[in-house]
Amino acid sequence: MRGKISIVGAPMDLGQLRRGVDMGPSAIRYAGVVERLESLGYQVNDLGDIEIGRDRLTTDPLTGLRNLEAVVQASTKIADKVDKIMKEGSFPLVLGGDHSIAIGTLAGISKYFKKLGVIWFDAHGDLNTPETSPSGNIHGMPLAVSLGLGETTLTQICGYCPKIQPENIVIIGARSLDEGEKRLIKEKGIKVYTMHEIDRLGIPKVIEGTIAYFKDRTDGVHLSLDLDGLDPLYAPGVGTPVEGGLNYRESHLAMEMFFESEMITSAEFVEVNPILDEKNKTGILAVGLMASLFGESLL
Ligand SMILES: NC(=[NH2+])NCCC[C@H](N)C(=O)O
Ligand SMILES: [Mn+2]
Ligand SMILES: [Mn+2]
Repeated sequence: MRGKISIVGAPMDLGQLRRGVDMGPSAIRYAGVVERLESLGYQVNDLGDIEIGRDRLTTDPLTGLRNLEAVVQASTKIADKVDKIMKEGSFPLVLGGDHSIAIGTLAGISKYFKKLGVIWFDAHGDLNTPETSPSGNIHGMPLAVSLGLGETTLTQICGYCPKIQPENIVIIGARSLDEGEKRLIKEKGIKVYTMHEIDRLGIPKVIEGTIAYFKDRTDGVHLSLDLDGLDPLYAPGVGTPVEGGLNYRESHLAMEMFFESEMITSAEFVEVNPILDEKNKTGILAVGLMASLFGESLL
């Protein structure tokens, strides 16, 4: 027996405008996540879904943020659930849902670590604040929120702030950063492997570099994997696809290397939208990536 994994679904679609991403957790379960991880020798406990408000399409008059109240409520529920899982000594595996769920996940996890590292595997930086956001969509903000930047009701979830430090973040796969996000990255000195660096170095060096970077500075590492980090060729079922992403094997190799590092202490897989997908290709891919992260080997 390898250890305990607790799965929780966050059927969240309030952080952006495209419908269907709330069905992400179902699509991932349908692709057999529980059976696949059990077959690797884990004790897998599927805790079901968190209840997310259905009250959509409000825009906060002050900040222009969409569905702010509902996202705050949902994030608090996600944080409480993840907190319980941590307390039980189980590995929290959160299924999204749009990327705004990371606000809740990090709020629930980070109090268990003095220096939590975060791998942000994504085409985007998700570092917008209400001032810099081109869209008002909260799924473009969770990393900034976790740094304590932006709307106070979001940054203060669980009553403490910030959840993480800028020097404990590594972004992998970025290729669509807004101007305000680029400024913030430079200002805070956040480590980013854009697709440019990934092309030049190759994924093995990038992941080795990430692991080495975290080795002495963190006491736990959360993997926040947005499926749009992969090329849309492999992950078509996402709401904000960007050309020129990681391919199938590069992404799996990254997961295999993270497993070998024994560094990852929690994870979430987000932005799976079965309505935009091709026969659940993206849901199936997500499960394959999870299997690699938890030690499935090719031989
Ligand atoms: N988690 C994501 N897919 N985020 C996409 C964000 C897109 C854009 N940067 C925005 O702020 O709206
Ligand atoms: Mn993204
Ligand atoms: Mn994202």
